[in-house]
Amino acid sequence: MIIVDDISSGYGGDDIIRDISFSPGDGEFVGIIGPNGSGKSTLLKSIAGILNLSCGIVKIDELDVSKVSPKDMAKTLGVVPQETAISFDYSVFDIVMMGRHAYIGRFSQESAEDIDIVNHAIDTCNLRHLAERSVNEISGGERQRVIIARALAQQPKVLLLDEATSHLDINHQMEILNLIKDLSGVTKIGVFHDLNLASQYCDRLILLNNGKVCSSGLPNEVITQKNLSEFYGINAVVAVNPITKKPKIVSLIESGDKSAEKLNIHIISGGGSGCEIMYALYECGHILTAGILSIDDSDYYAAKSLGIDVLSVMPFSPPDNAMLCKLSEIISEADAVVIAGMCVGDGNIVNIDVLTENQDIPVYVVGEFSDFTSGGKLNDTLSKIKKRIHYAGDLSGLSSEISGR
Ligand SMILES: Nc1ncnc2c1ncn2[C@@H]1O[C@H](COP(=O)(O)OP(=O)(O)OP(=O)(O)O)[C@@H](O)[C@H]1O
Repeated sequence: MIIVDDISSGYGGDDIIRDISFSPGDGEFVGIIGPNGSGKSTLLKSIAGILNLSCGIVKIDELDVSKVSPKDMAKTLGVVPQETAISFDYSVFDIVMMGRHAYIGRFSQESAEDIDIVNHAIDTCNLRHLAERSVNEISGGERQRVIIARALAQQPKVLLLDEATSHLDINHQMEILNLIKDLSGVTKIGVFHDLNLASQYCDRLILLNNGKVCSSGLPNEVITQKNLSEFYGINAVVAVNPITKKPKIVSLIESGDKSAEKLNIHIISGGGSGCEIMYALYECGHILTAGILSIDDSDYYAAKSLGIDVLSVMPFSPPDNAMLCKLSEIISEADAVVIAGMCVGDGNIVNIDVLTENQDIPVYVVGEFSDFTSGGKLNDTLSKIKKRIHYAGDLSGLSSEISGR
């Protein structure tokens, strides 16, 4: 078990990282993220004992890392740096065998067990075909896999990875990260620049800024729109990966007309029909609401990603009276309602029915209605409010049309 307890350290007597504490569970994968120069590599070097601590302590299984002999350290901690220069003409096999040096006596030969462990690390990192090749005759990405294999051959309790997969193509990146994630009993602490990879692979994240922890927790607690804006200075949406349910960053291209009057607009949509509408109106700074949507609807995820208030129900559950009253209340306070023309199905009949009670609200329909699944009921409902429908043109003009400009 590794404990990082209130450590500060830096270079030339100046602290770069300050007051950092965390204690990953055994086998956990912790990601260190943060903008350039925030102190991620300095933190990793401090944990590895490469930099002296000005205060605090790092303990692995109760042992103070700063007091452990290099040999014991090599059995405890594996480090995969960002880049490794290897000046001699060693073979891939020899480099991976270097991971066993702490286990091999000074005047002894490697044992059959050492050779097995090295071969296993070579196979795990998909290097079998390169095992006899000189490390100076392989690509940068392949060399990085060799360094990862060397660290695995150490059989460490803790593995420190400094942007360890940044040289790898997407296929090898995922292969290596999958393998690292699944190393049971090994605690992994890795620096990531790619926040989507960090989110996907890490159990917990620590966000550094100016050498201090500014956020830590589960990926969805750390990768938030607020943190991205505050610490990375980016305008991005944090969506949810539909398969892993982990946060996924979608950067936004700022294109909306920010000069538009800010209006309260309610969006009725479903099945992904509202995503682009929400984004177009969000970009113009309008205050949006959406629903009623099922919580497994892709429009629900899109609205949540943009921080839009959504009225929602469980899948296949019709809204109750309280929910319909809430919708009516929101619509009565809205400056406009936008209906995604492609929203299909019975689900939206109740939403559109509520419009008939709010006769003064302008309604904008984007695109043509497709009333495939409701047997014409949707069109019947729409006919009751038809006088107020504006068939808005393309999305770029939607905000201006609603604003009456
Ligand atoms: N050897 C050094 N001597 C003095 N200052 C250093 C040294 N290495 C890094 N620094 C400084 O420490 C600060 C943190 O650097 P560090 O490399 O830890 O940040 P980082 O978050 O890993 O950055 P990046 O994302 O760019 O890799 C920076 O201001 C950097 O200039």
